[in-house]
Amino acid sequence: MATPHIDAAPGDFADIVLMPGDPLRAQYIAETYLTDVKQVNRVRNMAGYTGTYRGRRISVMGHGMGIPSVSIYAKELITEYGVTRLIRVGSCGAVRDDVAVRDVVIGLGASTDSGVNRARFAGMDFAATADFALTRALADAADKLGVTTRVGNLFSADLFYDPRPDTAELLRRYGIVGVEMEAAGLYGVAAEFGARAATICTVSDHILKGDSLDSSARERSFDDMMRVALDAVLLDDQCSNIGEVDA
Ligand SMILES: O=P(O)(O)O[C@H]1O[C@H](CO)[C@@H](O)[C@H]1O
Ligand SMILES: O=c1cc[nH]c(=O)[nH]1
Repeated sequence: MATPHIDAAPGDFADIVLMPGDPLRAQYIAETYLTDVKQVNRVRNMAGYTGTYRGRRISVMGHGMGIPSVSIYAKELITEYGVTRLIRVGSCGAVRDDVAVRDVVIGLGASTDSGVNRARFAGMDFAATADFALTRALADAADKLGVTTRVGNLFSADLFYDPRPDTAELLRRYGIVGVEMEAAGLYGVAAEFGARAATICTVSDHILKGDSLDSSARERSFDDMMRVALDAVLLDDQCSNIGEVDA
């Protein structure tokens, strides 16, 4: 049952996993918001935990940086551990004038310069879209918590340090709400294997203005986003009636 990348036992993961890129952000979420926490993955230090949030069993695990990395973890969680819902809880860069550092954005879709979805979709363009109900749950949870969000198109970049001088301006003109490195791949994996996926990100940089948060802030300070994602799980359960409630 263990995979080359995850050494958890069968049943160690809940049916829903919150996934930050940073495994230390996963540890922060588990330690801050979950009770009865058990660490369920240690391979490559890609920490994974399962615990309880308001009576609901939830897992949280890092997925690393970039589409190849998230694709491995998401695929194995779905096909080997029975995970049916994945919510990426990430950081992203802003390009729009009306999106600032620490704003929260939700990825309805994800454009990309990666070729992975063409590889899996017979060379055609796959519209990488989030699960609608999970996305609505994120937006509704944010409204209830008073957290302002922008829901729109992310750009999942292969290169964090993009040498092309005009990319950010192009993305700005097309209304991209955040630049990150995984959502398009995550949505492709979810489509391929029949799972539901969504993405919420906190803006850590403004690419055109040069604003930037430090690594500690990216690890431990995105609490608005974390609370929204956790409450969205409960809202999504209410809509789909499939919650895993601890006895
Ligand atoms: O903070 P995370 O969730 O890792 O997300 C963003 O941060 C990393 C780059 O610094 C990439 O993984 C990007 O998608
Ligand atoms: O991929 C990312 C993540 C955070 N900030 C960026 O500029 N890009």
